[in-house]
Amino acid sequence: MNPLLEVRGLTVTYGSSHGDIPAVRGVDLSVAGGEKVGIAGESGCGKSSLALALLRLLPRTATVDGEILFDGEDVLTMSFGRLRAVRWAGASVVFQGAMHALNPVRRVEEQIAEPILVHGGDRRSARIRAAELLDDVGLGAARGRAYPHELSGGQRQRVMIAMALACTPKLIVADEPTTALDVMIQAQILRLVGGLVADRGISLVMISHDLSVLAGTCDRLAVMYAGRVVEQGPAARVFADGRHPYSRALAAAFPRVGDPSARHNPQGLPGDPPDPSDLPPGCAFHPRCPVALPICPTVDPPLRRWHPAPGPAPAEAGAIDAACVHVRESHAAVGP
Ligand SMILES: Nc1ncnc2c1ncn2[C@@H]1O[C@H](COP(=O)(O)OP(=O)(O)OP(=O)(O)O)[C@@H](O)[C@H]1O
Repeated sequence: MNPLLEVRGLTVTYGSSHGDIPAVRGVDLSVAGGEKVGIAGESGCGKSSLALALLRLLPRTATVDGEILFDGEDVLTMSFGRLRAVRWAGASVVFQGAMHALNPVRRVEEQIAEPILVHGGDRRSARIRAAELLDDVGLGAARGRAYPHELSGGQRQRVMIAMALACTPKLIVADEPTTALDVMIQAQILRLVGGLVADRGISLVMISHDLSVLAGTCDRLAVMYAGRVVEQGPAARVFADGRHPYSRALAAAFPRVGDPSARHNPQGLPGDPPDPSDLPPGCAFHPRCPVALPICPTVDPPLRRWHPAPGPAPAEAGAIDAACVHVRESHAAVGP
């Protein structure tokens, strides 16, 4: 079966007066129908640029290369008319910072109804659907009369989720949907998004700097560093037993949001991701890597496929693609 979303060799480069900024560097990613895929990485690793590229929402200063096949059609080359039809109805985005994404002078029920009207729904059915969606996201239809400033941050984010669901798309892209919310509300909102998409068979691409948050919501995880995916595989494995030292460091860096009772002392990751316009040579992570070897400044390792144990054919669901070979000892590598 073809994946719903297939990203091949995606690059995003911003032009600036100081030169080019390569924010995304050759990313491959696929999302099956109904699958929930998390994209993790620290600030500046290129997650938002990737998310915005998926629906051609990048600013004009960005140059995009590669292929983004959504339901078999290339988003990067489709006409604007077709793109308008795909946005909301085919795929929708929940942005970070709901206060800025909502119109401050319109009631939230009108804003939820808007995509339905734009995609040919009549006023009456759009109003009824908006009320249903407000119930579905746990706000209650009566709150639809409110203006955004009358709602809390978590409630506004629920409105954004209702908008994203309004046309029952095949894919929702949620970019840091819980940034700026407190930890308990974050967990509630993430559970809500995970449950709503699962009930409807909608695929999800969820972006966060927090691997633990993603591991609790997603089926598969892709870890980004300096514009590249350095590891991807089943969520539980990448989180608990990542192959790449960066995945391990990220997994260790955060408290477990979904499970506050878990015994876990977060271990900070020293330093910052590199400036994309001035990347270290070789593996971009090597200056911060606790297991770096002398070869690391000279080789940017390609993704390799790993499986849990040596022996006969690997179970595909358990396979991991990772770019670092330093943890080779504990797992067998399969193929290039
Ligand atoms: N409009 C832009 N013009 C120039 N550079 C940009 C632009 N947007 C992002 N960048 C740069 O591209 C790189 C990747 O940024 P991006 O926002 O995609 O990363 P991110 O992982 O999503 O980080 P965050 O979580 O902070 O949004 C960063 O170095 C950022 O400064």
